[in-house]
Amino acid sequence: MALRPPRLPPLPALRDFINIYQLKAKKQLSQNYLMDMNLSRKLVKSAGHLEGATVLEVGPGPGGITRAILERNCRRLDVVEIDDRFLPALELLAEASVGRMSVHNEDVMKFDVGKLWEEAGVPKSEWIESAPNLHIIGNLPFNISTPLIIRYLRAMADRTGPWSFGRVPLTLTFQKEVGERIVAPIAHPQRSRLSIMSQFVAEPKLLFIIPGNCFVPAPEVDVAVVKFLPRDEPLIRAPFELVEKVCRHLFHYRRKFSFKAALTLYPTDLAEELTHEMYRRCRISPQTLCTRLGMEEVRDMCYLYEEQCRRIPGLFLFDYRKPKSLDELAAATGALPRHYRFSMKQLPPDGVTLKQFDKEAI
Ligand SMILES: C[S@@+](CC[C@H](N)C(=O)[O-])C[C@H]1O[C@@H](n2cnc3c(N)ncnc32)[C@H](O)[C@@H]1O
Repeated sequence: MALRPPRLPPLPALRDFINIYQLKAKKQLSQNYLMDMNLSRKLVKSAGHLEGATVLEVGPGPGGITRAILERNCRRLDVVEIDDRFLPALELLAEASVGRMSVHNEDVMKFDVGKLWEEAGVPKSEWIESAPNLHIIGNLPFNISTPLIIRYLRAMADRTGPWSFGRVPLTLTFQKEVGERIVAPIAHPQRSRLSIMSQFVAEPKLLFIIPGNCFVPAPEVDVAVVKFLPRDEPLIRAPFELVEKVCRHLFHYRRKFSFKAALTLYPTDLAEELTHEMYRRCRISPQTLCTRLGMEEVRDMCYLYEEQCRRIPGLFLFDYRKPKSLDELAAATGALPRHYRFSMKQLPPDGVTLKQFDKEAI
């Protein structure tokens, strides 16, 4: 028989919380409170089944989403909030949660979720089909949403931190435009580096849009709720930072041929030769715009670039904005890309298409 969610003891209404504790929003911390409990409940419901779950909430603020999470009978809730003005209000919720909720007055960009769950004895699951009963949820501050999702995607790709516990889903908010970028398919006007970085590691879904005027104070933009389910196997089996570097360069010029952008991956004297090698061996037309590059094409470019980086020590560290000689870079730490950990991958000989090769390898 399903357990009924424990009712929270009577609490002051969210609006009263804000008045009692004088929680005037701070612009520099991107504080926009979601005041409509129905929307907070909808967001939390869209994260999935929370009964008995272990949940981490990012940026609880006055605690609207926090209440909605507690109502769903989770087993454990940790909230990470940087602004200590919210602590008394959050401690009141923690008390009402009867030992289920803990408050961490920290910067989520530095917060080690893996260590927290490790110390709490949270059980780990194999990296298998179904998701474990662990969730990360948050109405993110706009100013950190992109760096935070990149940090989380990197950990997801490496199966470290929270993702050493299994395929933990993320349900987070973004400015609508950023949310659209995350899920943009090939040829979509919003297709960007973030689309590839998100989609190669996870299956992101834009679940719904919350109009800006539902927040207090209302931001100038609408807000997208995006759920990321980690993929069973990433679509590009290469180190995250290598994929990130290739994407950063490819999406450098949105309106010019991607070939021109790819040239910036290499020192001037090698650029033409190595970029031609990339486009020839990956069978991509040099006239392709970056927004028209599909996941398989970007994957092949990453594999080819990885091969070039192993062949030409120092290339991986090359940065056209502060060029140093390859000899100098080859002697530095991290001169070669890390090896991808989760599957065996060999490189095809020249002449064999990377696409064919990868299909066979899978
Ligand atoms: C958009 S508000 C959302 C507040 C609340 N969750 C809601 O939906 O009403 C973002 C919250 O994140 C907090 N925050 C901002 N930067 C943070 C950081 N680096 N680490 C942890 N919390 C942060 C803000 O103080 C604020 O409470």
